[in-house]
Amino acid sequence: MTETAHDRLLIIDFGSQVTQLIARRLRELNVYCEIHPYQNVTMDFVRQFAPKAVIFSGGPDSVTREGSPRVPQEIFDYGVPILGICYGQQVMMHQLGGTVLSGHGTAEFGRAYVTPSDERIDLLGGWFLENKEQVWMSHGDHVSVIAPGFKVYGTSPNAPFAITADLDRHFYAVQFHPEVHHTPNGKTLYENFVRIAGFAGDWTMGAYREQMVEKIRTDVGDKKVICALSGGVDSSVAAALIHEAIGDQLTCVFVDHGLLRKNEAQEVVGMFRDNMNLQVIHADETELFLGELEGQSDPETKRKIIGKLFIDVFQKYADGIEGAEFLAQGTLYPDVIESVSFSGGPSVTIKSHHNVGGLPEKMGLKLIEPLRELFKDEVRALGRELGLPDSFIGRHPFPGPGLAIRCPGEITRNKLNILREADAIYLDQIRKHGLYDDIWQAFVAILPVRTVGVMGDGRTYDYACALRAVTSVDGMTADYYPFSHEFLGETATRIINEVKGINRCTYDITSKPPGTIEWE
Ligand SMILES: Nc1ncnc2c1ncn2[C@@H]1O[C@H](COP(=O)(O)OP(=O)(O)OP(=O)(O)O)[C@@H](O)[C@H]1O
Ligand SMILES: O=c1[nH]c(=O)c2[nH+]cn([C@@H]3O[C@H](COP(=O)(O)O)[C@@H](O)[C@H]3O)c2[nH]1
Ligand SMILES: NC(=O)CC[C@H](N)C(=O)O
Ligand SMILES: [Mg+2]
Repeated sequence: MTETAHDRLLIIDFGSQVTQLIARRLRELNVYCEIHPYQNVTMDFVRQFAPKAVIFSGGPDSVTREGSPRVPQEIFDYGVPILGICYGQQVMMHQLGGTVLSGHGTAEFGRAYVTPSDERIDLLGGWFLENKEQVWMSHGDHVSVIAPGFKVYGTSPNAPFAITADLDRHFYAVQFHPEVHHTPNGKTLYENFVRIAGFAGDWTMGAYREQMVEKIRTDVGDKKVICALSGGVDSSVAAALIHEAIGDQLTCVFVDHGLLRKNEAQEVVGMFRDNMNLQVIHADETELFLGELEGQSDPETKRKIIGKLFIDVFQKYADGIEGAEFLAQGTLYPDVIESVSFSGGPSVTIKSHHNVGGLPEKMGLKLIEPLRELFKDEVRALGRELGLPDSFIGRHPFPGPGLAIRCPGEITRNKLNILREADAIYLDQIRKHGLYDDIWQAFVAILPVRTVGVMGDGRTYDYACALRAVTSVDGMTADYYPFSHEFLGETATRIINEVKGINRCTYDITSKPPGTIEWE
C-alpha cells in the first residue's frame, strides 16, 4: 500500500477481466484509487487504507457457490459510499440479506438497454436523457430479491434489478459494467459516484510530482541513488523525477551494448547530460556484449547472455559509486497489478524479458520506484510536467536486448550495421509521412536468409529484411499497421537503393497473438 495525502478510493478486485478499466476511469476523473485482491482486504487493511469510497469489481465466481469470495461484513458499517458492479453487486445483495440465483433465462452477455424508474437519483445525473441507456452486461447469475433498504432505479429485460440503491447508506449496485467502452455513458456514473462520495478530484500530475519529490528526499536522505537509464519513457521519467528531488546524488548508467539503433547512444546521453544536467555514465560495453554473443543463434540463449551481462556491467559501475544505497527502477502500475494478479496462475514462458531484473537482491540495494502508481499515459503526462521534450515522451518502446532480437539467428557486426541503416530509413519514412504517433512500435528485422536479385544488370545475393509496425495499447496484444501500398513501395525502394547489403524487403502482417511483436 502506498502512502499518499490524497482522497483515496479502494477497488476490491474479484477477478473481473476489466477491473483495471475501473481504475482508468477513476484516474481520468482525478481520483486516486488502488486495486486490491479481495483476499487481502481485511477490516484492518480497510482502516489503514482509509478510503473515502469503495468499489466492488465484477468477477468470474458465483456467490451461490459455497466458499466463493466475500467482503468483510463490517465494511458495510464503515460509513463510506460503496458501489458494487456485477459480481460486486451480487455479493453486496447477498451479504446484506438479498437473494442471488443461478438460473436459466436470466443471463445477459453484451449490449443491453436499461430503462429508468420514475424516481431519478444523483448517481444517474446525465443518464436516461432518452429514457433508456445502453450498457454492457456479462452475467449468468442474477439478483432475485434485493436486500432490505434498497430500491430499484433501473431495469433491463433480463435484470429487473439492473440499478438499485440504498440512498440512506449510499450503497449503489449495478448489474452491468459502467467501466467499459460499450457502456457509452459509464464514465458519468463514476463521476456522479465520486461526487456523491465527496472526492476533491485532487489527483493531478502536478500534485503527484510535488508529493513524490518530497517522498524521495525523505527516503534517500544524504545517500546516493543509481538508475539504469535506457532512454525509454519509463526510466527517463523516473530519472528526471529523482533528479529534481536529489540532484547530484543521482547517477544514471546507460549501457551501450552495441545493439542500439543508429545515433541512439549519442541522442540519449546528449539529452540527459547536456540538456538536463544529469550525471550519466555512458558505459560503452560493445566489445563485451558482441564478443559473448558471437556464434550464438538460439533466441533464449541470446536473451540470457544479454540479461546476465546487463547485471555484470551494472554491478561493475555501481561498485565505483561510493555510498550508493538505492536503485531506481521505472516499474509501472500494470507491472504491479500483474504480479499480484487475481488469476495469476502458472503461465508458460514465451520469452525472457528481464533486462536488469535481478539487480536489487544481488547488489543489496534498496529499491526506489516512483512510477509504481502510474499507468503509461500518466507517466507520459508526468514527463511533460517535468519538461522532458515530446520527442522523448512519445518514443516507441525499445526492448532491452535491442537489435539482438531483430536479427534472428547469429549476430554479426556486418548484419547490425545493415540493420541500423535500414531501420533509420524506415523510421525516417514513418516520420516524414506523419505516422509515428499512430504506431505503437516500428522496426526492421534483418532475416537470416540471402536472396538473389538483379541490380544495374548485375546479379546480387544479399539479405532480405522485414518491416514491422504494430498498433497496441499495452504491448500484450497487437495488430499490424495498415500502411498504404504507396508508402510500402516507396520505403522498400529507398531501403534497397540506399542500404548496401539488402536486396529484398517484405512487410510483416502478423498480429499478436499468434505472433509476438519482436521476431525473437
Ligand atoms: N541500454 C540500457 N541501459 C541501461 N538500462 C537499461 C537499458 N535497456 C533497458 N534498461 C533498463 O531496463 C528497464 C526496462 O526496460 P523497458 O524497455 O521495459 O523500459 P524503458 O526502456 O524505461 O521504457 P520503454 O518501455 O518506453 O522502452 C529500463 O527501465 C531500464 O532501467
Ligand atoms: O524491455 C524489454 N526487454 C525485453 O527483453 C523485451 N522483449 C520484448 N520487449 C518489448 O515488449 C513488447 C512485447 O514484445 P513481444 O510481443 O515481442 O513479447 C514490445 O514492446 C517489445 O519491444 C522487451 N522489452
Ligand atoms: N461479470 C461478472 O461479474 C459476472 C458475475 C457472475 N460470475 C455472473 O455470472 O453473474
Ligand atoms: Mg526500453
